[in-house]
Amino acid sequence: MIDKLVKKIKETKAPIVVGLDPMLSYVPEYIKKTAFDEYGETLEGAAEAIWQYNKGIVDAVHDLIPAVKPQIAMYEQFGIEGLKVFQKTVDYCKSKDLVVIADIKRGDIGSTSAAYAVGHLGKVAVGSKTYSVFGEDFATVNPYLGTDGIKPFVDVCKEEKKGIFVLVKTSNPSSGEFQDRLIDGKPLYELVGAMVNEWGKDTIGESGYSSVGAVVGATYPEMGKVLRKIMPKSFILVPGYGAQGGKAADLVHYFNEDGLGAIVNSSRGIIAAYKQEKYASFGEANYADASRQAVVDMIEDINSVL
Ligand SMILES: O=c1ccn([C@@H]2O[C@H](COP(=O)(O)O)[C@@H](O)[C@H]2O)c(=O)[nH]1
Repeated sequence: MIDKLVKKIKETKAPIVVGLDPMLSYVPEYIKKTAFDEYGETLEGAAEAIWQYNKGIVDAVHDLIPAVKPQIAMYEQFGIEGLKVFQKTVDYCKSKDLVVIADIKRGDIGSTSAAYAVGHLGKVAVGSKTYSVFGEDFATVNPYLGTDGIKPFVDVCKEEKKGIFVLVKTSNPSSGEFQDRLIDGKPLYELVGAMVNEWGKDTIGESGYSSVGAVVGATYPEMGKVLRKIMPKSFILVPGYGAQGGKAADLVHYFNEDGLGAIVNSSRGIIAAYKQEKYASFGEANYADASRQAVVDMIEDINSVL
């Protein structure tokens, strides 16, 4: 799957990923009204509203981008109805040939990680049959439990040609509380970065990149520069651009000299673009066109520094 991601980035000339993090407050009133008229102000109604909203955005941007990153929390908050929409969104994006990076941030003891890996990236066995369940292409993984928690994901990645992005240095303000702690003189994120390099070394694809990537926030560019060197074969998924303050100029060192090696995420900045002053003229009715323009602008912005 890493090779497909690289191929699609080259085809679209867009090292970006659109984060599908729908909140009801972003959904235009006319979409909510239709959904609530049919299902009432229920979890089902909310789920229908976010599905219609997502579909509008995916229809408007799919030809411009290589990948999407649905954030499972935004769906889980609506329970089973929300998870059904998560699944519908994954399936719809795949039908548009988009690479789907599921932001699920899982990781546990080995046996439990194996179940997460099977459910999201692999196939579950039921008697003599096997089923692909959520069927995403990549998943984000929390490394806090160590190799036991990561290895089942790597095994499934090898079997199914899927991929993971391991949290190395996250974009949030308090990420340093643990991640920057010095251990034998080195910050923890550097040690995790070295482990990412190790975990991925048997998974290098034809593109030269490994199936084990890393999450490094756009909000810590100096650390991104160091981590790029520690994990030369790992793709870096870069959240924090846009709504969290990360700027394109800060991201140049997240990329390798081949112009590849990183994919920059923006969620609110794209899906709720119509709420920003810059795109307000589109209006609520044309929210998806506003998202398309925000994608065009983001691609230009990121490419201007590469
Ligand atoms: O370090 C991290 C890891 C993950 N995220 C996720 O990315 C998006 C960012 O959304 P924006 O609206 O573009 O800020 C969201 O799903 C986070 O959970 C992150 O921000 N930082």
